[in-house]
Amino acid sequence: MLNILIVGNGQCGNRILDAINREAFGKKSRFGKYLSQQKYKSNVETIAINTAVNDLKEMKFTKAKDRIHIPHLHGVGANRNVGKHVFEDNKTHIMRQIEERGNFDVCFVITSASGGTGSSFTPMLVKELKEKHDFPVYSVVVLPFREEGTLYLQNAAFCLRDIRESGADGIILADNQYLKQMGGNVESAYNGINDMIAKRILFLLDALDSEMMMVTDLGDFKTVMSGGAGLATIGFYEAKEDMPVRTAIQKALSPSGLLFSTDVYDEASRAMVIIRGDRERLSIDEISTEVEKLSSAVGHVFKGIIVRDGELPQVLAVLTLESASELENLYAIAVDAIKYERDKKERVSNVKEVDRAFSQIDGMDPSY
Ligand SMILES: Nc1nc2c(ncn2[C@@H]2O[C@H](COP(=O)(O)OP(=O)(O)OP(=O)(O)O)[C@@H](O)[C@H]2O)c(=O)[nH]1
Repeated sequence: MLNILIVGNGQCGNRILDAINREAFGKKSRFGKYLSQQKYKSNVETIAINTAVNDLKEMKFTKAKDRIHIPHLHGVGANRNVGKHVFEDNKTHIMRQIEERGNFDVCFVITSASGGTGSSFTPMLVKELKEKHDFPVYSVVVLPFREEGTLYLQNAAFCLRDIRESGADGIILADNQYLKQMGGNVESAYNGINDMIAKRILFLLDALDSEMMMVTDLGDFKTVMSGGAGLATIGFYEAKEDMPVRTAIQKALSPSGLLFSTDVYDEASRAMVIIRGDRERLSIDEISTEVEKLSSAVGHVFKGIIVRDGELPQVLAVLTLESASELENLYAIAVDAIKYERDKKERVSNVKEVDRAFSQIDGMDPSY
């Protein structure tokens, strides 16, 4: 049995963690968290960290003892420099909370790249974990909607670079912009995206700790994640009633199944494909044909099959990327955002017009 740690940092990280716990405890019961009947096979510890107490209070499926408040106003207001100071000041406390939970085989740290708290805490936390422990640490990073503004864009660019330099064993990308086809208002889009991410992570945990017909394990996952440019994404699809398993595999690898915009046949570097479902529905020929198609494009593909009586086929694909053109696009607009903010700061510090306006009433008093 694997010991797994999942940390959710900042509002986005907290919410995705809560979605994971909701799935794990069973959607129906708000009180599942008190009953400790997780669906996990592994020993999973979840920890939510935030500077904003309201974000932590919003969590419905994560135990109170697993929500760590680091007091700093109501968040760090998208300022990563402030966030870094707050983490440094509270590092001992945060690390103690994690260490009290024992040792782990693998850790996932979930965050948005663009806010203040999660995006600054995550690289520093990963660095601390990597310095003190030898288990792999993967970061699940949510990229912003591109229209959210210059501060979020510049944060995303610096955060991703910081996570790569932190010693993380891999970054799994999910992109709000790409996933916004979930539609609806922002809140329902967030919930939809969070559920997609939660479902994929839970499937992955299940697969890493399963008795499979064909085995993939944590070692294979590590090998996949160490391929490519340190970036990865996840695809998933659940077959409809009569859908053949080959179509489910194709859909998991297609744009509608992925968390990040990429052509897997062009940009992927290594892959792990796990298929779960009723034995009758898992045609080995179809699975082999699809996996061979992928491996002829990307090189190595690990294949896992989990037999579950009565279940429709579900397919999870973890793909590391050797290039990511969408990320290059994001950095191109982030560079503009960084320049825009820098120029504005210079303008504000040069221009004394507002001071000049105030100086007109120097030495005067109001008369009534
Ligand atoms: N997918 C998804 N994205 C979210 C969610 N909440 C916020 N975001 C995105 O996260 C980014 C903002 O980061 P947050 O996580 O809210 O910020 P934070 O880490 O709490 O930092 P501060 O609020 O600045 O202290 C934006 O790009 C949002 O679109 C969510 O529930 N789901």
